[in-house]
Amino acid sequence: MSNRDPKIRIGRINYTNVWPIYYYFPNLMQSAEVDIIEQVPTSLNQAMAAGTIDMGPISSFSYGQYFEDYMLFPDLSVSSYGEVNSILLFHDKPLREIVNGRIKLPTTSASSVNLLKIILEKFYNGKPTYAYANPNLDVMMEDADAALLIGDDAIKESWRNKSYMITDLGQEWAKWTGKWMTFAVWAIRKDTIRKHPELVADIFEAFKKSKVQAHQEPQHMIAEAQATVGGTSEYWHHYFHTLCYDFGAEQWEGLAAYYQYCYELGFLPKPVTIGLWEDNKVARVTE
Ligand SMILES: C=C(O[C@@H]1C=C(C(=O)O)C=C[C@H]1O)C(=O)O
Repeated sequence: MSNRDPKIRIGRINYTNVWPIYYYFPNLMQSAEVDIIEQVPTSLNQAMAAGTIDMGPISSFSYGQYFEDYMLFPDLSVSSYGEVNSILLFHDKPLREIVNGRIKLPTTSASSVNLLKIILEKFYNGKPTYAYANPNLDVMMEDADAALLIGDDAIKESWRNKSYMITDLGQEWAKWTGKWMTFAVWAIRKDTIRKHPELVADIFEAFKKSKVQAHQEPQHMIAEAQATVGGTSEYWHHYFHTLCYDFGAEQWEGLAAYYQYCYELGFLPKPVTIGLWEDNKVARVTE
């Protein structure tokens, strides 16, 4: 999709994790009124905040920063209960021994970076030092005790890895809280909802249909993931089934707990109110 004068510019995370939501979307939404812009999560977060894209998946942390300007689509997210498989901390000593160590964070992430800080500082009472770096594990680990990777960078390193211990942050979060974790949410700028309410509703329907279809007919998507990223068909079946693309009461509760910790630890300046977009209730978007 590349339209020159779209009414709505939709973001897309350039990782495999969002494929189910987009895989059948172009067939379902053949419209010259939308365009898709593919970037790493932190670039999408910035573009949404600047208004150079109008909607799409962003880091759930970024929604916490700008929640007054956005609404969230219900039924769409990238979440997990326990293992997520693509948000991984690589370390050479057991986790308890590195909680005061030097941690490298990927420039691509916002949610997982703050999730890691909650885990190390709140749950393990650690006081690590952090530095941001490009997501390249060998370079990151040259002067660090642990390095975080997300998305396809994490997946590929988990296949290659022979030397590091790996901690899955979805598993750690569930272990300490017993809750779901939502890493990405589908946000829409409130001004876009006001300007194009029908188009927003059509896009929502197409995303939801793609999600259902990708769940029912995953084989093409999985073959494409194997061809472009690598891995086995079993790996991708497991990956897409372990991730959850819904945003219901359980995911909401987990995300609210995450925001509460972020606020308590000073990562977010104020408590977050999660606001859901509702079709035909455009009048409610008044602020
Ligand atoms: C499951 C993932 O969720 C993501 C993690 C994000 C973050 O840490 O900011 C943002 C969007 C998602 O891509 C992943 O990247 O593998």
